[in-house]
Amino acid sequence: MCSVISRVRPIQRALALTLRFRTNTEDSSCGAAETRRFYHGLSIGVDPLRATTDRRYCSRMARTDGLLFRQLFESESSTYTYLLADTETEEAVLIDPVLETIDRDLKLIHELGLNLKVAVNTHCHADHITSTGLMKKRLVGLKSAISKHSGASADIHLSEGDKITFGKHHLSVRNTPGHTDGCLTLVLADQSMAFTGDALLIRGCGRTDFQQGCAKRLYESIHQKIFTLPDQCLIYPAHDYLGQTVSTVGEERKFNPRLTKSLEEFVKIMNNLNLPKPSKIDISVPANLVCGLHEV
Ligand SMILES: N[C@@H](CCC(=O)N[C@@H](CSS)C(=O)NCC(=O)O)C(=O)O
Ligand SMILES: [Fe+2]
Repeated sequence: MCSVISRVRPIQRALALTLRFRTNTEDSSCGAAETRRFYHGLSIGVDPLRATTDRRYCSRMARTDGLLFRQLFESESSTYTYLLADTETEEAVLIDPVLETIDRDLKLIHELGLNLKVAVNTHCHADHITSTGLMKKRLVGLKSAISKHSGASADIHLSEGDKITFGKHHLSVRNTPGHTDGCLTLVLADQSMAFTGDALLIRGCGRTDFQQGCAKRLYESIHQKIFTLPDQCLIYPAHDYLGQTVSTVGEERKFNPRLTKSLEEFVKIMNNLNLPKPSKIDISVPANLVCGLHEV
């Protein structure tokens, strides 16, 4: 297979590899963004974009014993929501759920027979509204959680070193401010997975031009709190705009185009991103300060 692929022209090779990857592994795609990236400009007989846009979530085998893990995708804001559960006790935690996909998430939780204990936001999001408030109304006993530095209301205000326990597993809280004051990274007990929110993205990082953003703080957070994790620790961010689903600490330490630079160069890069503001920032931030339960 590889020798055949190596003889064809680069674009055909990319397509062949893509199709092989998509066919064989369920976790290779999470929605339209990735499909667009791979198929943009290619002329082929079927409409692969149409064939895959109904795909709302993907799964990946967790390496940790007795851990159920799902990576779910919301395509409008390119947000990843993560579901983790103890396969024995069925206690579950949901990270960064989005209002638009609340029915999908609740259906999955119900189908899997899980008892969702905590819905946690990695920070006060600026680009979408969280579903944690509404979810609490629909699931008895569910608690919301966010950093105590976020300024947002929630049942649980998290601090550095706190543990979010579900069955025999837990997530440890690390403060990783810089994108916002209240940004958290949640690290699985065995340090095999880290949920980095908008602090560290795959080959990128959260912007620092609004919501208490500070490039120096972000650089220090990532170097001190994330890059000190084991190289093989899997990185799961809150967003990806290119269809990338997962990275590792080792990969980001080596290849992240922003974080491999010196602090001075990083600050210059971040101060010159010139990105448009998230289109929903003016409704999302006030809503997320109250768990998404604002009255319009
Ligand atoms: N176009 C999107 C917003 C895109 C954006 O600003 N993303 C944020 C994370 S959500 S607060 C970010 O930090 N991006 C970093 C980058 O380098 O892209 C929209 O309109 O919602
Ligand atoms: Fe954000």
